[in-house]
Amino acid sequence: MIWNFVKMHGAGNDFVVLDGVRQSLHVTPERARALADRHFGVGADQILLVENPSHPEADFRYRIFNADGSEVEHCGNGARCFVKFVHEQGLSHRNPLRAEISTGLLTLDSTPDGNVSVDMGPTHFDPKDVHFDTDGLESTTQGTDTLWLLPIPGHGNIALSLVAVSNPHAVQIVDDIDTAPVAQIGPIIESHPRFKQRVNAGFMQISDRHTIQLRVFERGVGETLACGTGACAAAVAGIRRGLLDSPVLVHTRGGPLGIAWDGQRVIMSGPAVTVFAGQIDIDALTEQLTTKDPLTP
Ligand SMILES: N[C@H](CCC[C@H](N)C(=O)O)C(=O)O
Repeated sequence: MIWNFVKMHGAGNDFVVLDGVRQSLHVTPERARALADRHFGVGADQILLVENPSHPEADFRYRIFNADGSEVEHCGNGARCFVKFVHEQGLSHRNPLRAEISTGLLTLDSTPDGNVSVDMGPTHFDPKDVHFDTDGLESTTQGTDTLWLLPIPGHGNIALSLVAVSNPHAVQIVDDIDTAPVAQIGPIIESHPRFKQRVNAGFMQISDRHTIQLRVFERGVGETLACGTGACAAAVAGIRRGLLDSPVLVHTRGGPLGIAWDGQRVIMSGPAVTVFAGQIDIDALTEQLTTKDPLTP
């Protein structure tokens, strides 16, 4: 079966975007992994599937699959690419658009400068909102935030802010973003048994009260050049810790994102870029990746 797709990115967080409105597509974990594969497939951090909505107030529904095939709640950078895709593909010219995701409705507003402003929805801070087991764990407070002290062998107790922006995030402050142990402890936190649905691990360096630098080891992907929900989570965590004031400029390795938080909902603004369009035989691709490695006896 031939699938049409568009390759896009938001601040370097890259996506394969699929039109499930005019094509009949069934995205399975295997197919998502195959499309995301950077050697045998198209290559992407996430796969975005645009569909007709089930919510009466939504223009479209969009679903998100990580590179490991897991379907997840939200994708901030993807939301900006979604609205550019819908407009460029002529699926709708409405602006702002209302997008239905698994946790509710988003409002997406394409601005004349080519950026997109996204109402990312509500923020939550209870450990249960990020499916975190606090049993027997020490915590402390900073400002209005609760920091959970997670022991990581060789790295002591890591003070984590827990923030749900639909997706689960665990944010820590580091002194130097360039030497932060993202590769060493990102995977440990991402798959730590206390996070029952895994977690996105954010590493934030504070530059001033309105500026941070951020790296995120994303759940189901690894370190990405940018993470939209991660930028929201880090900015909100810094504000709650009393270290930042809204709005916050978040410098990621893929470019800057603007975050504003009113204490309830978080608004993110940033770029969305179309790289190329293509077609792929999804069955041949998935078959290639699920057959045995020819080098293995
Ligand atoms: N890896 C995330 C999903 C993608 C989020 C990120 N790409 C964004 O822009 O928000 C998770 O499993 O929760």
